Amino acid sequence: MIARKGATLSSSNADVDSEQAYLTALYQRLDQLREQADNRLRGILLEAGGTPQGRTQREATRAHYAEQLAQFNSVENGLLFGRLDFSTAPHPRYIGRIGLFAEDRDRDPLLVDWRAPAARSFYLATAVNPDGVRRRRHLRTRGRVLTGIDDEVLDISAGDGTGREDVTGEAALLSALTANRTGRMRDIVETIQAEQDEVIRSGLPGVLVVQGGPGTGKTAVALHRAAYLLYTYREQLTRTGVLILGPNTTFLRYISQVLPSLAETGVLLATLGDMFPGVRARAVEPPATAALKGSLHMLDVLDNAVADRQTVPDEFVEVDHDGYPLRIDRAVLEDARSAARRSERPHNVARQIFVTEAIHQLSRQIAERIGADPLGGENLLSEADLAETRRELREDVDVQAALFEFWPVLTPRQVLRDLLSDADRLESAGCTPEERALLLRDRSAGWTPADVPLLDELAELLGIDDTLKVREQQRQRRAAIEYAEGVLEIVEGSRSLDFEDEGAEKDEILSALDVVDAGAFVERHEVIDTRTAAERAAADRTWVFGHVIVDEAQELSPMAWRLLMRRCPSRSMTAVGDVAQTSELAGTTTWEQVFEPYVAQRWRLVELSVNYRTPSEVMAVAADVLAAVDPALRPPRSVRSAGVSPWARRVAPAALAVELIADVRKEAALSEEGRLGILVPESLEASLGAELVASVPGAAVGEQPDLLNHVVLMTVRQAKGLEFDSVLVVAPDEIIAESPRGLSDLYVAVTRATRRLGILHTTDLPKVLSSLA
Ligand SMILES: Nc1ncnc2c1ncn2[C@@H]1O[C@H](COP(=O)(O)OP(=O)(O)OP(=O)(O)O)[C@@H](O)[C@H]1O
Repeated sequence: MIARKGATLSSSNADVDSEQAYLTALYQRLDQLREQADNRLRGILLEAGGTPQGRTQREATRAHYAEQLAQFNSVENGLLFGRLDFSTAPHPRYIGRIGLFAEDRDRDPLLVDWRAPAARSFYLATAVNPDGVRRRRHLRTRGRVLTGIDDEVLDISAGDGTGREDVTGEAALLSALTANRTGRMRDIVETIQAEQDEVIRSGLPGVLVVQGGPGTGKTAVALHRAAYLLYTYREQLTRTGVLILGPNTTFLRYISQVLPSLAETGVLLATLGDMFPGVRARAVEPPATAALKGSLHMLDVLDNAVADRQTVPDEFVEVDHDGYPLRIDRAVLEDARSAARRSERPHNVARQIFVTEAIHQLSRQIAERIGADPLGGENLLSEADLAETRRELREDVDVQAALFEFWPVLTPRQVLRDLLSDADRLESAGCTPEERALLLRDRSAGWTPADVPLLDELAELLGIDDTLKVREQQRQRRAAIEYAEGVLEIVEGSRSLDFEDEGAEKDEILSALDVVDAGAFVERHEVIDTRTAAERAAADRTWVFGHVIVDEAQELSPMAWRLLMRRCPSRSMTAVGDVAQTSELAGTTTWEQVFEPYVAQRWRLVELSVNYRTPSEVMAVAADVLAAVDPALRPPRSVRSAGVSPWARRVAPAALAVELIADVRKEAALSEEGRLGILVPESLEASLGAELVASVPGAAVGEQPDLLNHVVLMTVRQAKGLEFDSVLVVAPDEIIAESPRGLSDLYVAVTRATRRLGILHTTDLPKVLSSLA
């Protein structure tokens, strides 16, 4: 455990001056590069016209410089943070957020990107395995000013020998860990620890599972891994994109600054509720309903629900065709339906087969009526007549409408909405009365995150009838060409005036129509897609990502994993989570269960064992809760103590709000700059939230509380992945009672604190917290 600054040595004034000079020179170089990128960007924005290829090239160059500029701006803070001195090499190596090279011809490295192999010893070198490093120096800066230097001498004979072997950069680490929380996660690039570094720099292919207790840095590692992968496999991943899936939008906001501070922006951060384009699923539903929707049983239910939309009449329907009644028999439609189903194509695609087959049979029916030889010979209609009959049937709106009714074109939203709001449909799809009671809801209900994998599954079952899409694209292109022809005619029409003015020979002067026809004109003006891969991926359900990172991965249901696996057929994935913290009923408690079906044994498990967030005093309390979740599980080891004991206080139920507010005031006064989290059972959220807001102005409560506030009240579910300097857990017995995974929820709740933990209870303390009695 870190208790003091270990092997940190004080630095001389001369060191400070020379490091400041180096820092200043680095910023000068950064300014120079920024100016160059800015000038090039301006130049490109002034250019216009050119060939389509030229414009595409120009757009790529523009995007390149815009990205460079954004990158230079984003590293303005903390550009430089480390220096390595080697036993044998004469020159030090400086480590920072990005790589910078000197302007000279040799392009000497001035600053090494933390992700480059040359920077790795900064994170791995220890006194026992110094890897040639004599001294590791952490440089602290504020803006462009050097504010501190922490040195670690790795040559044992030269140091005082008090440094810890399992922690690198003790002083810098301790200062990061004890700093006040801000409501936004910070990057850890200056103090990545060896076990974390191994995960971050793991290769791109395959499934990597990172299991770690609370506070072991799983989220931090996941984000730094994204930055590392984008740096190392830039070309591949810029094209295909990286997805980071987080548990909820509050969490995404909490982590939103980390990648930009690492100069990486091209990553799609999303929740499960965002994974179906056009739907932002934010509605809430009972955990048991979400659990049922997340189970693989829904595959059969959805399959049946789609099949139920492929109907036939009791006996027949009659439509008017060409002035005659046309009878469409049940048998005709049954045959057509069987043929379409046999094709095993998605519903909307198989519809073509259904229609073709039905029309084929109906055309024979008509042929028999009008082409029958009165003398009993062969039918008098030729093949051409039959083809014409089929064409007429196909174009007949009444026939179309009848066939549409029996095999309609369907959308995922329509099928799911109809299914979930209709008890008969649910029953017919194979749901038991208990399941129906859980699933049935109003037609107007909003989408929930657990609906999204169902919508995605339905999109697969329904498919898209490309013929309609292609027809629409062709129609749009024809319309564009017609428009372009109009434009060119106007150009052509206005030309004669110029000729007359100039007195020139008409034929000798090129007109717009001589150099470009309408088709080329359209091509030239087709919009170049300037969106990043992440932006395009967000709008495209079928986008295939180059890498997918899942945080709080233990919470995802089997149906959600199916969706993710579809987005990542290469199975290049990182899943980080903790099976002891699972609170969703459809979540998992073993990683085998999740990955075996997709990659069999071919996944790697790495465990993180050190808790950077929660001090040892708090972790001792959490350990008892964990033992009750599963006696086989061991909590991660805290890297530090806070010197503050957790406490518990019993209050009368009627006085809970008043007592809570008194504690909030006390805690807030203890750490004015820090953040206080109040974690409550769902049943008390609304009432305590209202009382709190009335007494503590500015406190954040509700569906998506703003974490930048100093006081935030939320449920444990909302607090997943978050942390606060100080945490008050209210009514732990109710937190336990509210869910079959209540003990895991309590474990999550007590491990959110970086410094202080208090428990307010209205009944006897639950046994798992008896150490606080
Ligand atoms: N190497 C490190 N240097 C500095 N801070 C670190 C380091 N590793 C982790 N931390 C900090 O520890 C805290 C916990 O990290 P993080 O939220 O990533 O943990 P986690 O494993 O995802 O936790 P949980 O399972 O509870 O969500 C964060 O404040 C993070 O910045």
